[in-house]
Amino acid sequence: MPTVVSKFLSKGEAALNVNRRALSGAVVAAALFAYTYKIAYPLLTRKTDVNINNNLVRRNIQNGLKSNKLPKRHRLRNTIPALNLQFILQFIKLARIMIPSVFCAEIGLLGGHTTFLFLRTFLSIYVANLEGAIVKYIVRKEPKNFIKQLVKWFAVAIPATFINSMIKYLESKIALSFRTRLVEHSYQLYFRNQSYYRVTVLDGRLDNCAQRLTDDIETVASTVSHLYGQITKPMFDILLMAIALANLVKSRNANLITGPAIISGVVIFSALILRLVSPRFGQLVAQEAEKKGYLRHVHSRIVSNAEEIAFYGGHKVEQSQLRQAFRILAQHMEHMFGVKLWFVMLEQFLMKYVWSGTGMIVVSLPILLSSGPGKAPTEGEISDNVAERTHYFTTAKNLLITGSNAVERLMSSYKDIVELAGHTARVANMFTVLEEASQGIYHKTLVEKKEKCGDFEIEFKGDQPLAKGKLIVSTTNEIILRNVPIVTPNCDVVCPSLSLELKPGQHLLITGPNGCGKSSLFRILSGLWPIYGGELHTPKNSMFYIPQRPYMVIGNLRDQIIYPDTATDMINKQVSEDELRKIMRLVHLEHIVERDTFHQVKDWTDILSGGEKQRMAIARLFYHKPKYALLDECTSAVSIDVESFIYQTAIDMGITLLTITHRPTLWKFHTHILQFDGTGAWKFEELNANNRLSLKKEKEELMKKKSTEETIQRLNELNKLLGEDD
Ligand SMILES: Nc1ncnc2c1ncn2[C@@H]1O[C@H](COP(=O)(O)OP(=O)(O)OP(=O)(O)O)[C@@H](O)[C@H]1O
Repeated sequence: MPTVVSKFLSKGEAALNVNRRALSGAVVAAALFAYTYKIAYPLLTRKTDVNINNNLVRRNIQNGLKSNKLPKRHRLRNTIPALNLQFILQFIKLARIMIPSVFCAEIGLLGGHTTFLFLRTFLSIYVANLEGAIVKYIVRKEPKNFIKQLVKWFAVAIPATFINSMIKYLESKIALSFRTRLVEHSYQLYFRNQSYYRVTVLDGRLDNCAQRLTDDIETVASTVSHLYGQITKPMFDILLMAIALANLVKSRNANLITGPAIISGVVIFSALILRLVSPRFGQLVAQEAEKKGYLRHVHSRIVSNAEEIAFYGGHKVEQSQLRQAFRILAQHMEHMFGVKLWFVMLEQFLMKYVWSGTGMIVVSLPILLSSGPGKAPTEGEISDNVAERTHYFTTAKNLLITGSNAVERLMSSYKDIVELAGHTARVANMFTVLEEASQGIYHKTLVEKKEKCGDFEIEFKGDQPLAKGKLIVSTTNEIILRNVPIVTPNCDVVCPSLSLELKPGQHLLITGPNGCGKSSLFRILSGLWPIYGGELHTPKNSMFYIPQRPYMVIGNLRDQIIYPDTATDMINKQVSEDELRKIMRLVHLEHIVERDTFHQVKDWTDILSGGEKQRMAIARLFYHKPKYALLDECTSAVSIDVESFIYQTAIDMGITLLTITHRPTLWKFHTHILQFDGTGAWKFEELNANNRLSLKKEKEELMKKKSTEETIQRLNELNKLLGEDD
């Protein structure tokens, strides 16, 4: 390769006079200039670490604040995304996911991309020389040679366009490949141990996971792929140019000290200026992504609650919230554009004008300072010398342009790298939080640390509560709670200690005022919330939860019934469509099968009525036939006769019921009752005629007492349980 490069340059070398020294000096200076930039600029423009905290930024967004000033506690933990050690570590973490091994497809793609980048650099040098030759033959007025060179020029255009297109194609392929790896990895983490739930409810570090899972991952993948070419190509340019120049200079006595010294001085000086004024691009893009995420979140809330908003006529409020979120994003972007504008202006001024001006001075100095030739040349010599000098000058000028373009590209790569740091930090942090959440490690900023409630005391490590309770798999299919507290994710203790034992076939009715912890008990039984004390024994994979507003999945009618099973699971379980039809008959939904068939894909959330959705959820229960059903007011919209039939059918199927309900008509389907009083106290007992008698007695006693808020609440509760009027 060095010989080929030097061949192009040595062509014009023979006829050159004193100007060669000037040109050689200038081109060597350009190479050194590029080198100095590469080493000096990143070092000089390095920023000190300051901090950012996503939650605070989000809070600021929500409060409509512009300032992102953070308290000291957060400053110690987090740093502004920048080209620093933290970014390198985070990037290595992502790189390991994007390129998992030496023998993966991505290495092949990168190898191909590198080859094409190298070929393009090579072609640039060839074209530089070709242009020099074309100009030379024009000056010499040699049409034959001129046409010959022109044919070569067009011939080169074919591989050149192929190479250029391949570079673009491979860059996109690599970006998609990286993205696929990152997405696969993130989905794995997101769905491991219900992390998607944990990071939103139990952990406060990730605000808008969706934004990170989609936009941030996409940006990281495409920027990395783009930067690879953006950095590799200029490196090749500088390397090949240096080889060419070394060959050129070897035979000449060019001044290699003054020119490079002047240029290096200018580069270092301008890099110092840029360092002083450089905005924190990493932080700016991270904040932009944060604000974009919030806007997206507000949009998706409107989509998922469209009907409620429409009924309330709440469009004014929603519109103003959307506008507010967008205004904050727009303001931030405007600020970014402003900051970028003057920085880019300064950058362009230094790179395009100061540096080129310096190059011109360095080129001109040897010519201006040199003495003229000893004896006057003949006319033929003058013409030959002019043509050869033109050839050489054009070649060298093209190389110089390639070199300075390379420097410029490296310069803008630095900015891209700092911006990449912002997105890398968001994606890498997301992976860390998802990994920790799946292991039960959470971090949430608690408004107030409540360490004690009743007899129960939450233990804290630092400012995070310790989940010290034991979760044991029950081998006897029983549900046993021993001194288990009900603690919300905000560390509010709603019940300090709950103990009960439930065998299969013992159906439990759970009652109590609003907010007393009924649904929270289900969250604990299902393993969604951590246990902060005591012992919980539950059989494995035997709980099936049905909420008041059941979730409808994307898919056809069959998918709604068998969720969370897939069609393959259904086939493996040997359940036929006829059986599904029977189930639909049991919940009085056979008309929907007749209307829509099992295979029609529809938006079931909108199509089905509230009661139909609840019955669909019961159909799901009948399909899965779990050991225990956790029913959270799941038949509140179903007519009483159908509801009674459904409960009886569930019992006949051998499903043990744990029911939260305010409907007294369901009393008869249960054998036990758990009553919360709303202050953390509770009563667990068998439910029978005696029981009913004791409730009646309690009511009579209460009615004799002076009516207070508490007695009225309890009376209402008893009336509901006994199915009596106020
Ligand atoms: N994700 C959460 N984060 C923080 N606190 C929560 C969360 N979910 C529920 N809580 C709180 O826990 C307490 C108990 O809530 P829970 O949903 O168990 O009430 P409930 O007894 O089912 O009430 P209702 O009859 O109204 O459904 C409430 O004070 C509620 O505000």
